[in-house]
Amino acid sequence: MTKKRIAIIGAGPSGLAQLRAFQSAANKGEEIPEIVCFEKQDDWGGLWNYTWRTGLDENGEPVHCSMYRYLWSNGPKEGLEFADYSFEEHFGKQIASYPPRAVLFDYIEGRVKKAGVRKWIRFNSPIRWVDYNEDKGNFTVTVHDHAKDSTYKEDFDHVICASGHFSTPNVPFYPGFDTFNGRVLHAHDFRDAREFKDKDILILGASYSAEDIGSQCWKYGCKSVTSSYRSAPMGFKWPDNWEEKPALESVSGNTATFVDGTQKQVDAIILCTGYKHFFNFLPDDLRLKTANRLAAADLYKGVVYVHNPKMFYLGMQDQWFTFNMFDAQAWWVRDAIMGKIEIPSDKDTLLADVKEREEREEASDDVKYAIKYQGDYVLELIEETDYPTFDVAGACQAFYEWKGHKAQDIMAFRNNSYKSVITGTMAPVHHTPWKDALDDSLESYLQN
Ligand SMILES: Cc1cc2nc3c(=O)[nH]c(=O)nc-3n(C[C@H](O)[C@H](O)[C@H](O)COP(=O)(O)OP(=O)(O)OC[C@H]3O[C@@H](n4cnc5c(N)ncnc54)[C@H](O)[C@@H]3O)c2cc1C
Repeated sequence: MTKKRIAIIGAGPSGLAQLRAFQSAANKGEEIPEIVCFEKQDDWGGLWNYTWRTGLDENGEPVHCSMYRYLWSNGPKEGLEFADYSFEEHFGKQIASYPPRAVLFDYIEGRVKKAGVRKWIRFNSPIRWVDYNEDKGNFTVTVHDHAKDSTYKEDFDHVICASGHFSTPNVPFYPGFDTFNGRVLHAHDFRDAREFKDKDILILGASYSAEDIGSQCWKYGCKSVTSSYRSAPMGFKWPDNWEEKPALESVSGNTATFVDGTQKQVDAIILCTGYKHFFNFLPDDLRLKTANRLAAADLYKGVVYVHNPKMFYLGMQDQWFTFNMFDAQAWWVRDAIMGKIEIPSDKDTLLADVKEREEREEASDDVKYAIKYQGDYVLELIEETDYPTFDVAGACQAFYEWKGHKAQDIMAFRNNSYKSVITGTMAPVHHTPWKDALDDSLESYLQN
């Protein structure tokens, strides 16, 4: 019998989790399908594969990276640690709870280097299109090989889409943007806070990007931050030269006018207005259409596309849990593909599962509820596979404490530390006053 062929789209943390899941089955002597992972960039790591570029990459593809030069982990690392590869195993010691970007990239890379899965990845290879062949019951994938500058097609039994959803910016327009006397940019194109030194900046948005990019600009010497919210202010204890305003109405020259009639002079506007789930390589019948929510639409168990259960999606949910949730999903998808987990054959059952998840999500808008909701989801999946079980409640606890620490001191919450739910070790305290953050290299961080 010929082996099944599996196409994985993307070698970010989700796609890499899928490679590691198959490799771990192979390690146990199981016969695994043939795996091909297509990655449009020239390296793995997804968003964590940092680039200074904005706009287009060296191949003329839209730049995928939305991270910035001095980005430090937003949540505690104790909430994302791989259950099969701890930070201590990777670094040879326990490290502080909020590492800089380069450290997390190194950690992600460490596991897949050890697993030896790079051979399964075709780099510089964006997927251009995917067709489902009703007659053959398989997929034809069209790929552009940038090394040869040519396009080819290959057939696969399953497609796993792990292309991420924080890369295509949602860019609103406000009257006056076209004549604004300063820079208007989306968070996707924000790279270096020092660009805004001595400037009055306006941040649109009230979520993580707004909070973190505003804080960075403040720490790196901007003159003032004004952040504008649509539904509710972020409500942290901001420094004196940070003011929260309601929604923006318009700009004229350098004057921003808000819906409450107040005005502010600003030099630059940073749109922290979120991202779109965007799959321009998928036809309507395979393309996920969902909002950024915990119960992503149309995904049975959060991973099986209900309109074609041979197609899977990873990491499409709003994310409290990240790397370990991608693992939980990847192990589950592996077992579904390898026939160890049965996907119900009738669509109504699949849809009922989605509906139940949506209703449960909608039952509360409390943050603690949302964290536990996602923790329960991770647990649900790992209980059905051989992914090493871990203290998910403990990881939730790290997130609750993180929330509390942010409420106490939004500018210094990264000075807190938490206990690893994998090794049980307490993280050392790493004081990250912002000036140190200028040197955020892996080497200097590990010396600390
Ligand atoms: C600014 C920012 C800060 C963040 N900070 C944190 C944090 O501190 N901690 C945390 O845990 N998470 C953080 N995240 C969340 C982040 O989403 C996850 O950590 C993780 O990167 C998601 O992994 P992914 O593999 O699903 O997607 P991605 O990382 O986006 O990777 C997707 C991959 O698919 C590839 N791809 C896309 N389209 C194609 C195509 N057509 N063909 C071939 N390849 C394709 C891309 O090149 C990319 O390599 C942050 C996100 C952002 C935007």
